[in-house]
Amino acid sequence: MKVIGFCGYSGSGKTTLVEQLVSRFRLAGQRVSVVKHAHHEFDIDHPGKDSYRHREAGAFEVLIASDRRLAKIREYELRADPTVHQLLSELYEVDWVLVEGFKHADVLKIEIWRAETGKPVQYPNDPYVVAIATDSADRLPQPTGLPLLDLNDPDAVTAFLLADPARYEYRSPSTTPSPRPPMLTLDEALARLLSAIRPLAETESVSTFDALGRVLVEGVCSGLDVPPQDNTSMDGYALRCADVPAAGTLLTVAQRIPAGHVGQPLQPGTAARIFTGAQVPPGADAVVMQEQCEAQGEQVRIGVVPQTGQWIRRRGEDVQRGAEVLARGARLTPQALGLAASVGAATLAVSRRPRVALFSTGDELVMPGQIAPDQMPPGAIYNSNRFTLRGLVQALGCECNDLGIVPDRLDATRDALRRAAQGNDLIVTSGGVSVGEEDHLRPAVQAEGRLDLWQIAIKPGKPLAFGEVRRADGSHASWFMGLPGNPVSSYVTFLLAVRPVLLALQGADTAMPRAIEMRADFDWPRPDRRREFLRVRRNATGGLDLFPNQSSGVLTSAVWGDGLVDNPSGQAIAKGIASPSCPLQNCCHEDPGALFRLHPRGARCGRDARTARGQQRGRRARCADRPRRSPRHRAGPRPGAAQRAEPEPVRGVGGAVRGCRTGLLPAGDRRLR
Ligand SMILES: Nc1nc2c(c(=O)[nH]1)N[C@H]1C(S)=C(S)[C@@H](COP(=O)(O)OP(=O)(O)OC[C@H]3O[C@@H](n4cnc5c(N)ncnc54)[C@H](O)[C@@H]3O)O[C@H]1N2
Ligand code: MOO
Repeated sequence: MKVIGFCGYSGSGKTTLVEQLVSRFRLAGQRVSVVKHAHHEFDIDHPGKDSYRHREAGAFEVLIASDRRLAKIREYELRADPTVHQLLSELYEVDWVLVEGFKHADVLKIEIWRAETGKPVQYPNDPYVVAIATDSADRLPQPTGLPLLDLNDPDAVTAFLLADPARYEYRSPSTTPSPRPPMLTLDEALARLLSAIRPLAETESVSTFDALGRVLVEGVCSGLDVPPQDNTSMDGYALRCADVPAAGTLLTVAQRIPAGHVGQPLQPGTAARIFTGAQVPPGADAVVMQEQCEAQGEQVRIGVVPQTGQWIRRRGEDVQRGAEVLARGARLTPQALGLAASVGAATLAVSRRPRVALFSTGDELVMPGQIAPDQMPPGAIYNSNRFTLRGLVQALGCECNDLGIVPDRLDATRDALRRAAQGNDLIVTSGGVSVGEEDHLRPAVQAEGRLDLWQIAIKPGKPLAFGEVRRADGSHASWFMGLPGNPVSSYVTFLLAVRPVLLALQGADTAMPRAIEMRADFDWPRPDRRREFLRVRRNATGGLDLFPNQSSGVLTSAVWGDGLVDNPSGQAIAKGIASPSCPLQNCCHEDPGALFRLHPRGARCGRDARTARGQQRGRRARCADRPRRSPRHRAGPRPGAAQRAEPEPVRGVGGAVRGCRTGLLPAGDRRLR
């Protein structure tokens, strides 16, 4: 049973609207009841009627029924003010109950307001108001993000309610959730996502040449030792240490061994001219680099006393025959491809590429090249998300099927979802997932499939949505992930949520980014209640600088930054605190793979049981050990500065290199902590 209330002052038109809605709901095949609040004098019974006579005689309830209708008249023995929930419990189970006039009831309701009544509005202070029906939208006394419905268009009000029936499902007060339930945490959302996703069943064998970014479904084992034999790491002379008791010893050069050639066993008192990578001849136990030797005709003068084993790379010192060099679930980075090739793997067994359909919603969007910057019509913007998201999808080894721009209309959005579901494993969209009435993604997904979650307590990226869209053949469904339209929000939510899903679909062993403990070189005194992901950049002293404008529309922050600080809800950051954070460099540039997370303030890796005050002191002391920062650095980051030095190795407080910490998840573990 779904319940929706209608509140508004008398004269606003509640009864007319409810009456109009009843008939429209009936036409839509819905059985409807009405609960109406009335003044205490109201009566529907009349003197002289049988029911009236029984009641006047003292009956507590009179139930009067025919083969057409039934009426129950109950006289309260004491004056009572029943709640809407008590009244609802009196009703027969129907599809919808329209509640008229319980202004302060804790049920979702539409506020009805006309400017001409001159009455105040209640939506600013009533979290149960889901929309405003008015004939004076331009004269609302307070701005609102709530949907505005035309009071004179009952069809539109009906469509609004029927678009999202699940929202109005009634639960008794003991189980009634607050009208705006607390948003899911990122960890809860990821747990739901990753427990739903199963790796794709199909695998394929691809040339090692073409396997970049793919995920192994079988480990790669080495059929040989690497290097396959002892070889020299320098151009020089192979010799026997026993033959060179002192610097300046002369040896006869008896043979010449370029890389790829095999020499003869080394005779006592001789040396072999040898080149980097060439196999060291049997009998030789050291190589002396040519800079320390002097060739003299057929002989060579050895300028140093060699150490046994010097400049010799031992057989199997990198990989031993039979060892697994790459495990199932490993993502194939360029260096992993090199390693696979080094053990002779010409083909690799990998997961099929996930097929990802991508579309952007928004009437304001135009493509670069379609309209020149100086010709842009008012209100238009270039579609940047399409480029960012497409690049991220492709960097994760996935096929991107780009469906372009979809207008802000429910029918167009539903149509795009239906097309996107055909043949794709995942549909990724940007824009249209927030609360405005131009945001059609959620109702469209509900109509074409199922919405499993919406809104996560993160900033940026709150309106992230996840669900599935049915395919026309009814056999399978496509996963759906709706990303917010703000460019930084869609970028960050891709990294936090879509990336793990795409990796999980491919069976990757690590779906979540790792975090590295870093030091904040900035203050962040006014944190959000949502967990924040701040765009930061590592500086030359091993700390993090903050991009000054953290707005979710400022895409320059994501290009300037090389990492995100994962700041827990409500946590202020003071300069100098140690903070696990994630390098975006790993996350989204060369290898889309890691995030920074700030440590709880003062927690110092959880290894230190000192008091918070002690931690503060300790922090200051450690910070005093830090290398001096340059004047430029002290002046803070320079947004937009085109050139920058390569990032320094990541250092923790006090300058010591810290190992990678596990971030959202332990490495190799897709479960949530
Ligand atoms: N009343 C409320 N309003 C908003 C809320 C809220 O909770 N209550 N949430 C805000 C948050 S947080 C976000 S994030 C945005 C997300 O909204 P949508 O996902 O519906 O995105 P749009 O409204 O379509 O667009 C937002 C913004 O991004 C620009 N955009 C959209 N697509 C692209 C694209 N492909 N390339 C570049 N820029 C794009 C668009 O023009 C808007 O400026 O909602 C807030 N509102
Ligand atoms: O989530 Mo929005 O992404 O805060 O701008």
